[in-house]
Amino acid sequence: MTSQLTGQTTSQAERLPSPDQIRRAPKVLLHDHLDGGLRPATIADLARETGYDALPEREPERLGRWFREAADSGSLERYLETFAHTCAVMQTRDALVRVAAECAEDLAADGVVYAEVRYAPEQHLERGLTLEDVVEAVNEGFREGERRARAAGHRIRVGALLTAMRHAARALEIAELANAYRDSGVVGFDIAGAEAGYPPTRHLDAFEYLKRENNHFTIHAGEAFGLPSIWQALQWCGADRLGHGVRIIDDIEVAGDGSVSLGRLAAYVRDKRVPLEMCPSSNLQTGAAPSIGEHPIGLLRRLHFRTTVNTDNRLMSGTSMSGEFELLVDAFGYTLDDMQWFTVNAMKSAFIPFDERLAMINDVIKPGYAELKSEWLFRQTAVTS
Ligand SMILES: O=c1[nH]cnc2c1ncn2[C@@H]1O[C@H](CO)[C@@H](O)[C@H]1O
Ligand SMILES: [Zn+2]
Repeated sequence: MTSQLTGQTTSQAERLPSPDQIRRAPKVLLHDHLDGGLRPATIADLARETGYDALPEREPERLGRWFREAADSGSLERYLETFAHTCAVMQTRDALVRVAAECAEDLAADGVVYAEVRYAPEQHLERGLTLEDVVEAVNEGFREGERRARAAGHRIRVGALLTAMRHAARALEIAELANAYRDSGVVGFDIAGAEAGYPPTRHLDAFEYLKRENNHFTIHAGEAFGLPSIWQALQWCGADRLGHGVRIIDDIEVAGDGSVSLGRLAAYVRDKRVPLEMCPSSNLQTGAAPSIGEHPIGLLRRLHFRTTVNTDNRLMSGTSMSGEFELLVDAFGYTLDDMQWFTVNAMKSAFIPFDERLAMINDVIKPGYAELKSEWLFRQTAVTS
């Protein structure tokens, strides 16, 4: 790049953000599962404390590796089996408070300033907690984590999304729970779990209820199943955002000369600015994308879809927001401007009120990137004698 004013050149490599800059850059996370982000050492501790004896490994480093490898199967169904172990140790109030607090702390230490973290309350009832106990414990943990992060010099806000499992039949109940706690830390609703065979329209009653309540929801769609799933999520269920949505690529044609044509559904998604919660590493593990370099996010960003970058499951993918951005910077040569674009997209698509989103963009995100982008001006040059 050549500066118009000075004629100085900056090499491409200099313009790529370093891992340290990526970590310090303000980031916004819309798609992260609480039960997919535990610290391996915490799983081992909680298993010991609660008498859960079915963990495949006890030593934290080996346990972390086990999760990454077991999730690396190429199938969403097998990937989801690993959650039996994390959910098993998240059955008491104290365990939920601890896991949620550590989640907020870990995200904040990674430079995340705003996160929506999801979990399925119905998966935490095995030891007598009620749905309300679960939500209150997780909320307490998030508040504790925000406090600890602040004490460590980081600022983060965390909102919860309540997930209903698509193979089960509790979606309306969970939607009502999300609505009851909408002024107390829960910002929206989601459905997750195996996609093939469980279309989102099975849970229409829950979505219709939330629409009547003017509440917000996202739907996992277009990950393990293609366009019909995305179409149902949007046109039958009325989703505000798409969890993954990578298969929208099936409705986009790139010709030999590079010209692009969008089918009706892809055009709708782009025209309506439907947010896509992309999770690159997770998609490689479940087989939804062949490699980072070939991940649809590259094309979707070029075509100005409302694309966002997310972690999905930090434990199973051995990743973080910084980790996902590092992969994308390597694969696509993204700059701090690209990172800011993804981050502003995510903040615009969050489920908190408009004025708060705007303030996060103008008072936190843009100043954070401006600070990083100006660093080269103050770089010390070596003194030569
Ligand atoms: O990528 C995904 N696709 C679909 N379902 C998922 C994915 N990641 C996690 N879960 C499911 O969501 C539940 C609540 O957090 C998890 O227990 C897991 O079963
Ligand atoms: Zn997910």
